[in-house]
Amino acid sequence: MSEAAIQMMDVGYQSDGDTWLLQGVSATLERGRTAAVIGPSGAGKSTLLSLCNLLRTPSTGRIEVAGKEIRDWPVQLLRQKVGMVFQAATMFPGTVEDNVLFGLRLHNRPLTDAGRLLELVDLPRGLLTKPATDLSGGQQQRVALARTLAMEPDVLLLDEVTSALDVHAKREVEETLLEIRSRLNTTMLWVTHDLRQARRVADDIWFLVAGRLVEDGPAERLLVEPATSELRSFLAQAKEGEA
Ligand SMILES: Nc1ncnc2c1ncn2[C@@H]1O[C@H](COP(=O)(O)OP(=O)(O)OP(=O)(O)O)[C@@H](O)[C@H]1O
Repeated sequence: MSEAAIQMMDVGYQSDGDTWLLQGVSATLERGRTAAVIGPSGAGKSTLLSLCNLLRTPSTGRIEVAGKEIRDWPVQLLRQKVGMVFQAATMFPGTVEDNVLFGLRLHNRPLTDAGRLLELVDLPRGLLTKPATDLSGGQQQRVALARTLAMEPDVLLLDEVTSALDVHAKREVEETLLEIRSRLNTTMLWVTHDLRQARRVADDIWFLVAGRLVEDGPAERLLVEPATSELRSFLAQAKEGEA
């Protein structure tokens, strides 16, 4: 039987300024699947991601991770199980090795072989002793990914992780993520503006507009036969942009 890695039930989020940035979001992401979160700018995609590891707390509704409400998880453990990688990798001062092992040290967990983690993200071990800030953007994004993978997350929240990279580095980081997924069976919630990327990586699509989940379901259906006029016109506009 399939098992939900993330289940959202009627989730809403209200900002300090009282605006509802998300409303009535219900969706399920099964273990081992990847959902691409798509939608216009400002739709609430990043906000939705940030609720899943309690960077922000839902104002209404429930989110379950592995069957348990997120607020019932010890937050540090939740963030180890649900790792997040952002658009621009932030390197801490120090070497690549310091960066890869950062989370393990922070949580007093046994240190693993940082070189093996680098290899997992297709970087040579030789980089371990280099200052992390000397690396290229694509390399830094891989180090950020290795740092997150060190915590052995079951779920990866990916927020526009390739959008700051050039075309070549973008495809490489994307390929690396797909390899990791097939090796570790990682569940992924992947925000992307790039519809071609969504087509390549997604099992499911979650389509958000103005804080509401307008459509969700298997990518092969939604991207080919959208049920709503909103998704139809979003896909048509994206196609024009690609032409
Ligand atoms: N703390 C906040 N207080 C008020 N408004 C906020 C806050 N954080 C985000 N917003 C607004 O909430 C909306 C949703 O933002 P969010 O970044 O989640 O959208 P997004 O779909 O990820 O957008 P983009 O594709 O441009 O990254 C936007 O209108 C944004 O300006």
